Amino acid sequence: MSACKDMDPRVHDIASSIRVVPNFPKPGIMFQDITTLLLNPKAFKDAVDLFVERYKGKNISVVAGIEARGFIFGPPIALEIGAKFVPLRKPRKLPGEVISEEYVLEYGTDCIEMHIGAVEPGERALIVDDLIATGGTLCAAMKLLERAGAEVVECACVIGLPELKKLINSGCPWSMTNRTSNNLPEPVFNAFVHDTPMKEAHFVSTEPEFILLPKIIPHINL
Ligand SMILES: O=P(O)(O)OC[C@H]1O[C@H](OP(=O)(O)OP(=O)(O)O)[C@H](O)[C@@H]1O
Ligand SMILES: Nc1ncnc2[nH]cnc12
Repeated sequence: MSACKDMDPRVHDIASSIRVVPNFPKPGIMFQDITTLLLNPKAFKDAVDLFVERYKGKNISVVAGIEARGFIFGPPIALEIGAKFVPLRKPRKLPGEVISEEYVLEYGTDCIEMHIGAVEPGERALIVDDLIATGGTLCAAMKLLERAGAEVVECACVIGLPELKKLINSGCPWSMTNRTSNNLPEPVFNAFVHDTPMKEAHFVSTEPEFILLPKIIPHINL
């Protein structure tokens, strides 16, 4: 699959700077390794700039980054758009009082936490991570922000696994509807998870090598 023909030309270099490591961390997983993108300062800056261009002037006061890789892309975006950065951390990492949100993994559950008071009710928030696979992590992050009274404007990821796009009209509990944006060249998707709108997940990478991750999305039968 080639990138969308109207796609920003920077996207190709960003996507090709991401190394795909087969069978990591376990057999069957095609791991999208963004550390190679970080070795390419132009591609890294382009990735940040794409988000900055999208979110600057949108009255966003909070960028919430998801541990660990959302901590790489979130802070430079926050600085450029004039927002504060709020880390959403794995359990027992934050020293202050926290609110927590559990989410389902392939086996068992995981949890992310945010400091109480880091976000004020009514603030407009952007959630940043490197990648959306099943969307469980982003959904938990959205719930955390919304419980704190923030308005989640969008979720922004560098990589959207194309498997998610195959879920369009799949009829399974996960569904995702394609949505054409009038003012953006990049593909923008509206994701619905178990019928809960996920707002917009902004994907700037649509590379073809990604393969289905049946172990991560076990209930999908494509
Ligand atoms: O859409 P999902 O199925 O929820 O998966 C996406 C999440 O998985 C990865 O993080 P991981 O949980 O591996 O944590 P790490 O970055 O700390 O290794 C990735 O960075 C996302 O945060
Ligand atoms: N394929 C993948 N590559 C990197 N991080 C991931 N998190 C979940 N699936 C992933």
